[in-house]
Amino acid sequence: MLRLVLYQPDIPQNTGTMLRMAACLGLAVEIVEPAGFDVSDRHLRRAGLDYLDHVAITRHRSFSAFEAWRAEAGLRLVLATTAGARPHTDFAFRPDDCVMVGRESAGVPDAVHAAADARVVVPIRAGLRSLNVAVAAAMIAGEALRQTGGFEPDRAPSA
Ligand SMILES: C[S@@+](CC[C@H](N)C(=O)[O-])C[C@H]1O[C@@H](n2cnc3c(N)ncnc32)[C@H](O)[C@@H]1O
Repeated sequence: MLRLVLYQPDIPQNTGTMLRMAACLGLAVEIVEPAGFDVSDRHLRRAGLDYLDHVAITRHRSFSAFEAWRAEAGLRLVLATTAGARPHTDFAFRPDDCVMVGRESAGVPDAVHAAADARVVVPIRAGLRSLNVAVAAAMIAGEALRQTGGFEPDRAPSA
């Protein structure tokens, strides 16, 4: 299963959007803490996230804890970043990759860049900074699922 990794998210609405996408597309979600808001199950439920029952969320207390878990599971870390990466459509995803997006305010630190097995970018027009994190996550997850055939919708869309 493809995993979407949220590195220290700090805007609840973006996290809500990504959790909903993960529920709908069948992605697991890893949250690397500390987050900028309460990411406990109780709090997310209180915030009205009614898709919560449909997504497997694992919280990691730090990046080191996440890395220990990832090493044990033998999974690749694919970092979504605007800095010096290869276009997401040129990268060969694996069905169980961990696709990480950075913090809205600051991306990820150098240590996370160094730990990544690969870095991918959604190319955007020159002179503009970046996409919204949830939009970047959706575009990259969509490409990864397209390549790996990882998305099996339960129902075909109605005509
Ligand atoms: C709003 S951006 C962070 C901007 C931050 N000021 C920085 O310098 O990294 C939040 C996250 O969205 C993702 N992101 C945004 N635009 C992207 C793009 N064009 N390609 C890949 N990832 C992108 C990255 O994971 C980034 O860390």
